[in-house]
Amino acid sequence: MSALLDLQGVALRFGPAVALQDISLRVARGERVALIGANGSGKSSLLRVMHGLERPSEGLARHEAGARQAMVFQRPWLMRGPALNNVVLGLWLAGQPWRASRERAAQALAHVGLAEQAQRPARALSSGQQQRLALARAWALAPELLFLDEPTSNLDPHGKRDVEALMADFGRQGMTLVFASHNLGQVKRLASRVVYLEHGRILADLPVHQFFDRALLERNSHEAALFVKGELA
Ligand SMILES: Nc1ncnc2c1ncn2[C@@H]1O[C@H](COP(=O)(O)OP(=O)(O)OP(=O)(O)O)[C@@H](O)[C@H]1O
Repeated sequence: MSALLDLQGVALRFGPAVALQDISLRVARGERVALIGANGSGKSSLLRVMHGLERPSEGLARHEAGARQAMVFQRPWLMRGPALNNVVLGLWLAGQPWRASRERAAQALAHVGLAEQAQRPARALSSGQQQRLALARAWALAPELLFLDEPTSNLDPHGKRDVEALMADFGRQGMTLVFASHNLGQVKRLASRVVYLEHGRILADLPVHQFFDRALLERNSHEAALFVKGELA
């Protein structure tokens, strides 16, 4: 299968600080990749390199030509004004004409269950609704590849459930997802593949069922097995 994204020997440094080292990773169409690891292990840095927000200090990050991608952050950046305008602006910044953007934005809000909030100020929405708005803004662009950086860690259980349901829905539609998470339950529910990071390196990269098979994980990566055990304890 052709890779949507191919990283080879990537390192990312900030002065003396090493955020990523020796990262080689291919993401194929239709995968749902979870990035896990302790605080500071490099999950956000890896997502930022993948989305092109950071340029690797070493190595190569190649994208399939013409593939559209979008990114959703832990706390969405929203401008003042109605929810709808936030989606329209995203489309307009991506080069779509204003009139077509309004229709597409309304469709996107309906898709995430926010049709009735379209004219409410974005910043007055609950955290869960704001994150769904961010997902609508991404969905409107019809990305082949969507990056999400701990998209539910700021949300209450209802918000989490809604955002997870949308991520699952996007995945079923064929969107390729790469997301960072601290929630192993969520990883089990959503991922097809798990990448475990420690100190900026990949120490395990396995299909989800193998990752959560204790004996197999222990054999593949002692470090990842210890991490999972600690997180589940
Ligand atoms: N702009 C920066 N300047 C200096 N160091 C940075 C910068 N961005 C990241 N780092 C360092 O790179 C390492 C990886 O950070 P990163 O935020 O990618 O980890 P993370 O796994 O996403 O952590 P968290 O779970 O806390 O979000 C950390 O040691 C961090 O301090």
